Formats: sequence, structure tokens, C-alpha cells
Amino acid sequence: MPRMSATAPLALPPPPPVQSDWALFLDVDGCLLDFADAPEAVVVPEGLADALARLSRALGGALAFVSGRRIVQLDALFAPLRFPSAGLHGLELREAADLAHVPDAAPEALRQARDAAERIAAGYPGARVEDKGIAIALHWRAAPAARASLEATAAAALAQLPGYRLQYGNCVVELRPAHADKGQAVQRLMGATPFAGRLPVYAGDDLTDEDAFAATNALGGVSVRIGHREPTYATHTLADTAALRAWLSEAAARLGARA
Ligand SMILES: O=P(O)(O)OC[C@H]1O[C@H](O[C@H]2O[C@H](CO)[C@@H](O)[C@H](O)[C@H]2O)[C@H](O)[C@@H](O)[C@@H]1O
Repeated sequence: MPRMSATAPLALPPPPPVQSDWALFLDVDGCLLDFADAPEAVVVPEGLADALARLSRALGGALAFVSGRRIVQLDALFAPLRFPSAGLHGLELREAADLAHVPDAAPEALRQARDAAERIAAGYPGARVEDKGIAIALHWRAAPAARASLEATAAAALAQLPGYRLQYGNCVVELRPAHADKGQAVQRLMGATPFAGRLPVYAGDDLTDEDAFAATNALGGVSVRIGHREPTYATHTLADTAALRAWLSEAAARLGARA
């Protein structure tokens, strides 16, 4: 596995144009979509769903979302499209449009942690507790003052939740089962049709995407960091969500015309 740069930021190159023999894995929040103050407030920009559908067809269906969100949320955001997807940071997996692996119900200690976090969030307008079933996300994007209390609640709850881990992200800490990650999701998807035999290419922005960058690199693929977060395992970079969408739109127009 390549070493993550922990000192001076690496001058990473932009990725090459998308090729028809690639398997494309896309993170969602902060990568495909701009951040919003709350999970349900994100907007799918005009034309993005069409571009993804065209690109998916041009790649023989080898385009998947790999997200911290639940797959059901991804389907709702991009309805009526249903892409192969990994949800909950790799805990949920749907290799094809009609297949889903649904994890177990939440343990009692997680429900108690959710209730405790909701009591804290009530004191900070804008703070959010997102209930994702077997995982919860404590958000402070619109209420930075809530951060310390939410982080402390999550850390305390972790002691009562064997098999769980904290997942830090952009203005969020999550309590989630530890037994899967986005890297494992990429490995699993690459073993399935229509991904197998293609070159894996992964785009993402956050800490949870580093597992996928490392897995993609180990498979000889191309990993693309969106934004400037350091250190990273990524081998390539694009400046922001708009640059990623432009890269995908160009590919949809070029490869879609040939398909
Ligand atoms: O793996 P991703 O697709 O990037 O999902 C990671 C988390 O994304 C969402 O939270 C983030 O986006 C929100 C909407 O823009 C924003 O309000 C929040 O501050 C971000 O952390 C989502 O709500 C989480 O469940 C995902 O795990």
C-alpha cells in the first residue's frame, strides 16, 4: 500500500479523461454534491443525473456510488435512477440495481446515544442528529458550537457499543459498525459483474474515502481526491465538486456519443 503523505502536500496531477474500460466509483457528499447545512438539504444539480445515466451506459453499467448515506437515501436523491451502490461506508452493498444487503437493526445502546445526542442538539439550533438505523451521524455544520458536546457524547457511547467505531467526517462524527469500510466495498464490487476486469477509478473527498483510495491503488487503479484535504492516499486530484462534475460531463458527452 502506498504511504500517505504526512509532511509537505503532494502536488497531485489531475486524472486523465474517463475511459470506456473503467469501473467508476463515486462518493456523494462533498464530491458529486455540494455540502448543505443538513443531510436532506442537498441539491442534485440540473443535468447531473442525466450525465451519470449516460456515463453508466457507456461504461456497461460499471458506475457505482460509495457513500456514508444509506442506499435508500441515494435512490431517493437520484430517483428514478438506481445505480449499483455501497451505503453506510460499505456496510450496505448493492452490486446491481435489484439487489441489496440490508444490515441488522440498531442495538439499544445506539438508540440511547441517539436520544442523548438529540437532547444536546436541541440546545444548539442547526445541530442535527441523523438516524441511519445501525449508524447515527451527529452534525454541527450549521452549529459549530455543538461540536465538542456531540463529539464527547459519541466517544462516551462508543464504550457501550462493542463492534462499533467513530467515523469522523466533514462537520460530523458518526457511530457505525466497524466491520466494513469503503475499501472493502470497492474490492467486493470489483469482484462482481459488470465491474470485474475493468480498471477501478475512485473519486472522493473525505476521511472515509481514504480506505477506498488505498484499495483502488492496490488494484492498480486511479484514486482522485476532491478538494485539498491532506494527507491522502489519492494519486490524483480535482479542485472541487464543480471540477468533478465537469470531468464526468465531458466523459458522458464523449463516451455517450460512441455508445
Ligand atoms: O460518503 P459520503 O457520500 O460523502 O457521505 C458522508 C456523509 O455525508 C452526509 O453528511 C455530509 O453532507 C451533509 C449534506 O451536505 C452535510 O450537512 C454534513 O455536514 C456532511 O458531513 C450524510 O448526512 C452522512 O450520513 C454521510 O455519512
